[in-house]
Amino acid sequence: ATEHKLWPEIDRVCLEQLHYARLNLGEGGWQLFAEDGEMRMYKREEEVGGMVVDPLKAVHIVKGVTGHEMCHYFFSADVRMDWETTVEQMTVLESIAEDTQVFLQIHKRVWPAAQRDSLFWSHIRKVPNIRDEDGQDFWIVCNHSTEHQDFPANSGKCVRLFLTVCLVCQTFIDPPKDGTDITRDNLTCKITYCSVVNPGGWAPASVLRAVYKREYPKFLKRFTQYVIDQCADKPIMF
Ligand SMILES: Cc1cccc(-c2n[nH]cc2-c2ccc(F)c(-c3ccc(S(=O)(=O)CCO)cc3)c2)n1
Repeated sequence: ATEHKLWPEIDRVCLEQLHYARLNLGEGGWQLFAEDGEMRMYKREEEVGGMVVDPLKAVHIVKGVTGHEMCHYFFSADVRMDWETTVEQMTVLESIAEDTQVFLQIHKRVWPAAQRDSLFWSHIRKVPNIRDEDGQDFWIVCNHSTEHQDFPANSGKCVRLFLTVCLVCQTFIDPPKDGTDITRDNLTCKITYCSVVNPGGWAPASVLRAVYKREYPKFLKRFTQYVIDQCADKPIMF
């Protein structure tokens, strides 16, 4: 996708998001708002122009899958509706390359706000040469709002929201002591999910914050369990 007009933005946003995801939660006023086993969800309460844009950062540790597998299923348009319950309709507007697509998504309405749609490019890549401790290479999927001439913002019944989302994964392998082949029991995947969503138009802060508090933990649990189930009987994708 390196020759496409979006490429400079895709490259910049992906590397910015990878850096942002790897920042630890010490600084920046993050408040823990949900915990479930190894999953921890943090948010910062921020408003832009009176609209809630609360940045979210979730960290999770999942056994038995690789970061490549986690990112593969998050990126894949074919399976999105199997796990993404907040989307009513999803269209791939453009397949820029194997690793880059443009999506239009109509999200389920969050009463009493108007229905939202999102139009974003989605890019998947392996990031070589940056490793934490004894981990494998990072895999990242980045979703970032963009424009499309055939689907101008706010031209239909939906309010166009603006999002930047990244899923950053790193695989840790604890090889079998007896030198046999690596199995899924030897795999641990560390996940960081970051999202900033601007609702693009007025929506009641209390309702949005309640939806986010309820929906994000469900979303990450559901998605990670979906990947575990899909991979269980398949060869490992390193
Ligand atoms: C998971 C979640 C958390 C908080 C709210 C909701 C929700 N309920 N009804 C509508 C939405 C909704 C509103 C706006 C959004 F941008 C997304 C949204 C969520 C995730 C992503 S993604 O990029 O992580 C996965 C692709 O859909 C994009 C948009 C979802 N869903």
